Amino acid sequence: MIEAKGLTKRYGDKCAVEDLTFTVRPGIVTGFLGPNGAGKSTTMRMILGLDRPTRGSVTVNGKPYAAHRTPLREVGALLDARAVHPGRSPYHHLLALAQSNGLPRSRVLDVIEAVGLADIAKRRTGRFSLGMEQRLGIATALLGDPHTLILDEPLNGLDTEGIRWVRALLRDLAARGRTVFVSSHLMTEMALTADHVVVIGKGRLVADRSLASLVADSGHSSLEDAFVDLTSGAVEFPAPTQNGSHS
Ligand SMILES: Nc1ncnc2c1ncn2[C@@H]1O[C@H](COP(=O)(O)OP(=O)(O)OP(=O)(O)O)[C@@H](O)[C@H]1O
Repeated sequence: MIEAKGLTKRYGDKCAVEDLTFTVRPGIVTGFLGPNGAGKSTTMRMILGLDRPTRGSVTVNGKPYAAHRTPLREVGALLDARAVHPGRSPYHHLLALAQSNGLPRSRVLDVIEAVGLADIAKRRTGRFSLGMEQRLGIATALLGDPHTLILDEPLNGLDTEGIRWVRALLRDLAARGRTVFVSSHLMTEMALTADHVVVIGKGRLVADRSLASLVADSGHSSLEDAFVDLTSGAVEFPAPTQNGSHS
């Protein structure tokens, strides 16, 4: 479970995330949607304690991320698939993480197998394609068999088979009671994968509801059309007028 309350992040004059309150529940896949620059990555970084909120708070499974004694068992995250040392192999990257987090070596072999990297497990990642890096990023997120998964654009660079595999993986994790929070720009894929959506535009909450009800009430037949409609009106932080109201 992820609970954000009044979550706000300013970078100087720029308000990247404004007063976001939402809950991501276990047992379903929750899509995190928004146009470019809407604040999705900033929100995910705050959930993971990598950015400090200017205001508000966010907890994962009841505590701030940093307060968990064994965070990899609580939360698995994929933020940037390229953030692996190019001289390291998947096996050694995962082994180092497992050892520093008190996880058994058997988990390393399990997740390598699960993401289909067994044949290249000992090859340096420097020449990996983006799709192979994404698979390694997903393996890293799964390493601690965590209750909660936070994945930022996990489909980037994946081929059709890879996309179908991620869809099945996320649905299976949710069916096993995990909390799955996943951002993507691929609306067709999200429509097939997510049960619930949190939509933001220009840093603000636009929708937090079941995907089926969002599409049904939009008057459109696809998530993509409903999404474009919903977010087209997201005005970027209207400047207050002299009397304090928004123009
Ligand atoms: N470190 C930073 N310093 C200043 N501005 C930032 C910083 N990080 C993000 N921003 C700004 O905050 C806003 C939200 O960015 P963010 O990367 O969270 O959006 P996003 O929804 O993940 O976008 P995309 O879909 O394009 O990846 C953007 O306007 C971005 O330029």
